[in-house]
Amino acid sequence: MITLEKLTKRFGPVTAVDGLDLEIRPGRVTGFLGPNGAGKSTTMRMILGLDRPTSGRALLNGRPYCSYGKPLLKVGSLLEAKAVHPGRTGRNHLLAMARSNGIPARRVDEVLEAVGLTGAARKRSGSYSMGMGQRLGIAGALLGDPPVVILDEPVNGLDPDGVRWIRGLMRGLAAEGRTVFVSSHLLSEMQVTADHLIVIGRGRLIADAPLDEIVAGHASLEDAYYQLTEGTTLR
Ligand SMILES: Nc1ncnc2c1ncn2[C@@H]1O[C@H](COP(=O)(O)OP(=O)(O)OP(=O)(O)O)[C@@H](O)[C@H]1O
Repeated sequence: MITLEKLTKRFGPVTAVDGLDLEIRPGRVTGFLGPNGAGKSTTMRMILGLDRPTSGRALLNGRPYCSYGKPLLKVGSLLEAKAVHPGRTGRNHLLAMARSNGIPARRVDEVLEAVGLTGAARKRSGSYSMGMGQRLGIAGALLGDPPVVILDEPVNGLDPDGVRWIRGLMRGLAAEGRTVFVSSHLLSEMQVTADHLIVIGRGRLIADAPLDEIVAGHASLEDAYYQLTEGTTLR
């Protein structure tokens, strides 16, 4: 469960996130939608302790990220700009992450297998294609077998097989009772993956409802989305 309490972030004159009050529940895929600059990444960064809220708070199972000694066991994440040392092999990158959170090395091999990177595990990550880099990022997110998974634009750079694979992965994680929170601009993909949607615009909540409810009365999620976000596009 992720709880946002009046979560707010200002960057100088820009209010990137404006008083979000939300619960993102386990057992379903929650899609996070909004135009460019709406505040999605900033919200995710605050949940993950990477940006400090100006006011309000973000909680993971009732506690802030920073209160966990081994956070990878509580939340796994893939953010857009994932920093991986290009000279390190994929396996060594994951081993370093695992070590810092007391996770055994055998789990590294398990997640490499789960994301289909076993064959490339001992290659430098700098030589990976974009899709392989995304898979490595997902492996890192799964490393601690966390109850909460946060993915920022996970299908970026993936081929159709990869897109389908991520869809199945997210559905599977939710079916296991985990909280899956995913941002995407690919509305057709969200329409077939998400159970629930949160839509924001200019940092403010626009909608928080089941997918079916949001799409009802519209030809598609795309149509519903345009109507919901009209007038809130890039400032
Ligand atoms: N470090 C920063 N310094 C100043 N402004 C920032 C910073 N990070 C984000 N912003 C601003 O905050 C607002 C929200 O940005 P954010 O990246 O969270 O939006 P987003 O919904 O993730 O957008 P996109 O869909 O384009 O990824 C934007 O106006 C952005 O320019």
